[in-house]
Amino acid sequence: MTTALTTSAAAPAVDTPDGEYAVRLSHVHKTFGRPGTAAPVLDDISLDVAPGEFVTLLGASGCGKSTLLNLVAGLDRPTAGTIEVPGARPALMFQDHALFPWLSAGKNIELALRLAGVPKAERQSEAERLLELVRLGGSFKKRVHELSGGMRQRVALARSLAQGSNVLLMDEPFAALDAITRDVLHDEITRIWAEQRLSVLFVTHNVREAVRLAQRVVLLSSRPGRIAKEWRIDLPQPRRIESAGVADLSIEITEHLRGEIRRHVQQP
Ligand SMILES: Nc1ncnc2c1ncn2[C@@H]1O[C@H](COP(=O)(O)OP(=O)(O)OP(=O)(O)O)[C@@H](O)[C@H]1O
Repeated sequence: MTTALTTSAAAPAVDTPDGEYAVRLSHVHKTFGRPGTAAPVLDDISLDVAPGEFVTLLGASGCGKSTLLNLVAGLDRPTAGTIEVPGARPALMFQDHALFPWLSAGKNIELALRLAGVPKAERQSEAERLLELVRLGGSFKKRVHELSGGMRQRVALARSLAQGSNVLLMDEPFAALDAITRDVLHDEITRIWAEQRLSVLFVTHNVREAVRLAQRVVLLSSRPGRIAKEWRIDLPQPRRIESAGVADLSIEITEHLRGEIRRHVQQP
């Protein structure tokens, strides 16, 4: 049996006894273009990610998931509302690994370490440590084109971790990978999240992926993007994508996602 606790959008997101948060969005609105000339993409989003929490964000295509992530990353500013990230600027990881192809795996990571202010003398050993962490020890000198898709995403993850933040924003990072490679990387991100005490906000279209990874799944509605529903996922980790618990909860969440997509498509 699954244990899913549903909460309304207005309820406190998670138990944060000290009022602590790694990310806090308060009444965030986002409209592209001049105010009054376009419909808001995000409308009154309030969401906390607790320290060490793993939250996945689901929603119909175009509902504003990436927009929300970009706002938290500081790549864009909300039209109204506030976003607070008390620690270092969050690290962002995309589906497209965006590695520099002319650099080796290790040098890609060293570059991120340099931008994070890590002294030159420490960069190589730190890059090697991060490659070990993503199980690519010994691949320091490999060029990007010599790496498989899964290996590139491991390097991209190591590079994100090199930015020195314990808040990791992930925008469909495994969407381009085959199912088996994705499954292996699910295990890896779960392990690294727990070991490094990361706070993760992870965007995906894949409901099973969302349930397999997260402590909490947040479903966004579209036009405008609002928090439609949340599920607290209490299934023990590590989880398997094919397990009954993940499957049952995925069916329930998919039904709600379908409803949102239908509503989105029927709107003029
Ligand atoms: N820079 C921009 N200028 C104008 N409109 C934008 C901009 N960025 C996003 N949008 C619009 O905002 C809406 C939400 O886009 P966003 O990429 O955040 O959705 P999404 O939920 O991540 O979609 P998908 O799941 O397909 O990746 C879309 O209608 C998109 O066209």
